[in-house]
Amino acid sequence: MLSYSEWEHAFKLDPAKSISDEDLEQICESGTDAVIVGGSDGVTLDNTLNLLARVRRFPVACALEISNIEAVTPGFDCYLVPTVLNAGDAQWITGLHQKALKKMGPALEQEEVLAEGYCILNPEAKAAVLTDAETEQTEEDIEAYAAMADRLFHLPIFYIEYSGTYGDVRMVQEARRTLSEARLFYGGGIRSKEQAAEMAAYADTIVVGDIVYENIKKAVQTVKAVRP
Ligand SMILES: CC(C)=CCC/C(C)=C/CC/C(C)=C/CC/C(C)=C/CC/C(C)=C/CC/C(C)=C/CC/C(C)=C/COP(=O)(O)OP(=O)(O)O
Ligand SMILES: O=P(O)(O)OC[C@@H](O)CO
Ligand SMILES: [Mg+2]
Repeated sequence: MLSYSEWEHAFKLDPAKSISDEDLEQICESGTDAVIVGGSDGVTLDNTLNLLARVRRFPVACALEISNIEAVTPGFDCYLVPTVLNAGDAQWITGLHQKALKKMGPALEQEEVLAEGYCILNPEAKAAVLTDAETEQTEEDIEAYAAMADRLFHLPIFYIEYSGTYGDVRMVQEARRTLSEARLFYGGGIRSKEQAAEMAAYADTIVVGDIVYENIKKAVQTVKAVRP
């Protein structure tokens, strides 16, 4: 199973949304590098465990992207911890993280835990509303956020997030030019193989979410952008 640093394509499945066994099989056997389990609301321990058990029937890497600590459970290959670098409310940058580590700090030694420096750029994304993200950013702003993630905080992942809408490729290009160590994740509105290929030309990892629930055939085709 591939480590996060080798992922080129990942599907993000939301435990709060339903997916049939047939569609889940197509996703897990699509050739994707990983299934990320996560969502911004409605994520519970029950629906997380349920999805984990269903994904585990397939030999694909499975990561939990933590959005609330009640839903954290052992059994994932790794844990992705978002910190929203452009959040207006500091609890989403370090506040909840400090509280979580008071509770589950020792697990840091036992599990693979990776921080993701998010920059959320779609003002209508639920995650943007939740975190009061400052979504109006220029290319120069993105350059500075990428440098902050990469060379100041040494985060393993810098994530350009347009969740729900297809983003501006110039922002992804700017981040690509800036990063030297951090992996560049792009997610948001990828609904075709062509869009997947456009973002994959600059991002290390493209993340495909909503289209899984809208058009399974198109979702599966996005894998071809990185593995023709
Ligand atoms: C086994 C075990 C005990 C392991 C624990 C390992 C460990 C020690 C982990 C570290 C603990 C830690 C520091 C946890 C952090 C806790 C926490 C709650 C952090 C806040 C995370 C955060 C910033 C959430 C904000 C929302 C967000 C960025 C979510 C990411 C996913 C996302 C963007 C989903 C897409 O949402 P959206 O499209 O907007 O909405 P839809 O759901 O409609 O698609
Ligand atoms: O759901 P979409 O818009 O594909 O975005 C994927 C992912 O970046 C969401 O966190
Ligand atoms: Mg979404």
